[in-house]
Amino acid sequence: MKKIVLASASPRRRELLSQVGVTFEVMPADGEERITSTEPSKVVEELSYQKAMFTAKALEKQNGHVPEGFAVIGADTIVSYEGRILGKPSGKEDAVQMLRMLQGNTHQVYTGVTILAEENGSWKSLTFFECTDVIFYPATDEEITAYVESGDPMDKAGSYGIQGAWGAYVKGIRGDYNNVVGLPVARLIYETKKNGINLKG
Ligand SMILES: Cc1cn([C@H]2C[C@H](O)[C@@H](COP(=O)(O)OP(=O)(O)OP(=O)(O)O)O2)c(=O)[nH]c1=O
Repeated sequence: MKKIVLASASPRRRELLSQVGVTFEVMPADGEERITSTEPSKVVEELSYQKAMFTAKALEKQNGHVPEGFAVIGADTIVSYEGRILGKPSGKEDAVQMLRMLQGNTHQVYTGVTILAEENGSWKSLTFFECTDVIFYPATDEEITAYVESGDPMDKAGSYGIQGAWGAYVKGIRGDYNNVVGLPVARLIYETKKNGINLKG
């Protein structure tokens, strides 16, 4: 593809995409997201599609048509625990409650990814999700409060960042680590290659 556009304001997603050698521009999605499902895999797929589409439509508007050789990438990450979907916390109290629930237990992190690639003047879409199990050691209320006070949970699904101080409580994972941080880059490269979309040139 001629130009790759990442429809995300997340610094982690930028880092991960750069890490695998993709050159891209950032144009965060701007629009209201709507969920029609309660199934975690469907929720992240839907939201990733909506994010990619918001940015794709903005590019279309800028150019007057679907720009040739462009591909747009959107992603969404949520935590799922015993049938409950956890997004970003609404405040400190919410963050404490989420971490109290997750400590000492195993939960799932779902990331949905959508790639919209220009083909014959329209957007061809490719969507998938990746799921990783994350196992936490127990944490005390004091430990949880101290972590929440640091502010680190506030912009993260499930109220923690595996890549930060909360790493002290991560016993293990099953699956892709990068998926937990917000973008399953190996799967992204694999799926795009399989579908004839070249993100690297
Ligand atoms: C579970 C977990 C989530 N996260 C982050 C990844 C996502 O950025 C965030 C979930 O929010 P998202 O709504 O998926 O993404 P975002 O608002 O940060 O960015 P954008 O919509 O513009 O792409 O939580 C971590 O950084 N570490 C973790 O361990």
